[in-house]
Amino acid sequence: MEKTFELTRREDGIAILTMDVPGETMNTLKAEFGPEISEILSEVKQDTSIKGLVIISGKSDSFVAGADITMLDACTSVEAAKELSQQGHVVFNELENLKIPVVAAINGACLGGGLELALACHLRVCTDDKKTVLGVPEVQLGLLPGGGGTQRLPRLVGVTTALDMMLTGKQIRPKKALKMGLVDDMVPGSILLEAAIKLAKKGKKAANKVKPTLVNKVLESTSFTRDVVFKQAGKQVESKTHGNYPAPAKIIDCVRQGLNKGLTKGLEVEASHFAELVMSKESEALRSIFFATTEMKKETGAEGAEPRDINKAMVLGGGLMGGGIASVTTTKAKVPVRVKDISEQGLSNALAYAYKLLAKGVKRRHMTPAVRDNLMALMTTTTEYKGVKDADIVVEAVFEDLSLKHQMVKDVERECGENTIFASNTSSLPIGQIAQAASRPENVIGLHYFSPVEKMPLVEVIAHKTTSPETIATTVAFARKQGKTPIVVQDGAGFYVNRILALYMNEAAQWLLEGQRVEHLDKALVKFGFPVGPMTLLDEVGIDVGAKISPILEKELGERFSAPQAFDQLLADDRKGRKNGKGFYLYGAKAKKGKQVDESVYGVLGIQAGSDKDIKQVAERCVVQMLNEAVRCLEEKIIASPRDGDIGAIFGIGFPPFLGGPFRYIDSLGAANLVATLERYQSMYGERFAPAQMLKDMAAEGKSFYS
Ligand SMILES: C[C@@H](O)CC(=O)SCCNC(=O)CCNC(=O)[C@H](O)C(C)(C)COP(=O)(O)OP(=O)(O)OC[C@H]1O[C@@H](n2cnc3c(N)ncnc32)[C@H](O)[C@@H]1OP(=O)(O)O
Repeated sequence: MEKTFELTRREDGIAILTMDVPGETMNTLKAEFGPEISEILSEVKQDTSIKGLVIISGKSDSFVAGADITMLDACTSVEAAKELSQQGHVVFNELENLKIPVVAAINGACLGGGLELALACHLRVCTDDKKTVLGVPEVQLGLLPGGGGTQRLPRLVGVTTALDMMLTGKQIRPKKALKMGLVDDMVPGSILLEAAIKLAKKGKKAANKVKPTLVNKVLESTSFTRDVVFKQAGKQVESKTHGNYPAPAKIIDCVRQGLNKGLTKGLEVEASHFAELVMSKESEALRSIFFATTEMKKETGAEGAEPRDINKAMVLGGGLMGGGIASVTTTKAKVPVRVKDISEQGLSNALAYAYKLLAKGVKRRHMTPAVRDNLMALMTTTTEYKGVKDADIVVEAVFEDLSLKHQMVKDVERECGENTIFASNTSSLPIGQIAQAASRPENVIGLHYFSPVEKMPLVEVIAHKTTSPETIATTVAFARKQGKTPIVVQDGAGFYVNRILALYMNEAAQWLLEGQRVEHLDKALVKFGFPVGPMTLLDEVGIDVGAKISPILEKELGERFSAPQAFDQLLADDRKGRKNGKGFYLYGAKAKKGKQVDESVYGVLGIQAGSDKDIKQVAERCVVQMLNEAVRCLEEKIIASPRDGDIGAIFGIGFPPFLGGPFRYIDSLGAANLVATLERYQSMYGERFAPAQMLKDMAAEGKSFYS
């Protein structure tokens, strides 16, 4: 079998241990490495000519991406998972206890077990490359650092900083890593090995160890004061996770026990907690998201089609969406974009949107002002169709008016190239209807972003009947360059995400009209695992937007989409939500005590609010509507697979990731149980709860989506 590790000796006594997993783009830690690495460490111990050891990656742009998640996924018992962690502890302890200095030379991703490997070394040097990131993202997989990270990290950078890293999974950039003492030096990539060798020759102790701040020193010096930190961290975790994610509390416990009872006890607790998490349903769901998104990256979106290059883009409409689309095009895709709007105000909105985001990057020292200015220079504006002949893609982001979009299709075909893609950001109009105005309909596609564009990872790429495969593949590639996760969906009112969201929101509206309080509805769905509740979401998206989409969905998809008539009173009362400071909640000066329901909304709707039903029941009635419609979308081939449906719901509307998405959640409930629940609600509340045929068939056949 090809070796992963190679030990080379230098005349100056410094040995270089290169890790290069054969056939993999990234180094990951695998259990089978154990014997190989132990043999090498024994060799190093016995060879007195070796005065120092540098560990470096053989990959061009990554160090180690962590333990092999596939290996973790293959664990079938807590005992097996615990053994993996304990094996890591043995190797890393052996490394740490070497008498000679050991230096980790880091370039590129140094994550999870990769950082834990580096932490077991005596010193660390990293490059200043933008690909170099250090972190412990295990919590995002429902896990915890199981290779000694919960013990070594707090001892190196302090409890508060270590907890922040482990509870968020954030990636630390080189400069910050140096400043916080995570690394002992930062150098250009060209001299990484040289710098590591130099460091190894200096011995085990770092020359410029970062000293803890006085506050941290006081807070972290005794078990009593540390308990204050742990209690505070626990409260913050609970307020964010609502008890839906077990990993954070276990991370805190590992750190607490390790600091109070010593490293050995800490490692024991870490191995036990790690193993329980590996076998947890939450981690299984979160790992499935990693595998799904990694698999999707390899797909072009259209079998056999190769994407064309996008060297220039145009955005029509400088509003909130147009500004966001233009911004991610320049800052993420690094593609020049020309923004066209009918007014100078619209153009300045788009520029201001992009500049504000870049200014944040400068403030956070993620970029220099020069980089900001260079990226801003990629965005130009016009009120005419000038300088767009060479645009490879045009994204329209104007209001939902079919005739206007038809005019834009004609304009673009007249003013741009014959291969220019016309991508509509419409959230509801069928793409086929927009394409009716095109003489080259094969170039017309939907590219539906979610607001705020710079934050929401999902885009829906909507192909109509004659959209060409090249257009699909090119649009998918363009979205990926913008940092998006695209799912290709078929044409139909509301596409996928807005369609499943609409029924969920309508059910929340029904609850409201039955007397559930606004804040109770939101609390129920946040407790279930959504980032915000349905009433908050409606205020954010815009009550008027929801009112505009509902009739389109009802006309195309049927009566189950009809929104409660009483909601027309909200628009009659000029309640659009946050955008005009009047919705379900108070905004601006009226919101004296923070987030506060506008109680007058009950009068507008003609209801008496106050009966707080069981929050699980409140959530269930809304969620089963979303689940049922997701199955219908699969049945009608709006989405190509349960995988796309899960990713679309999680990345598009924040469906609880620890449930793995609608389809994984249905599998965990059991199709038969969901059918029974829907039929029970159908008998109580009517046909809108009628189970999808595919769901009934699966229930009858005892099938699941991911069997
Ligand atoms: C012992 C404990 O502490 C447990 C752990 O360490 S758990 C693992 C912790 N690490 C992570 O969560 C990192 C996961 N990986 C990533 O976030 C990204 O891959 C990256 C930021 C490292 C790189 O991103 P990108 O440049 O976009 O590359 P890809 O995501 O496409 O990945 C390239 C290929 O590498 C495979 N891969 C990456 N990390 C892992 C991993 N930890 N386990 C297994 N495989 C991994 C990925 O699947 C891609 O494989 P392909 O065959 O090339 O598609």
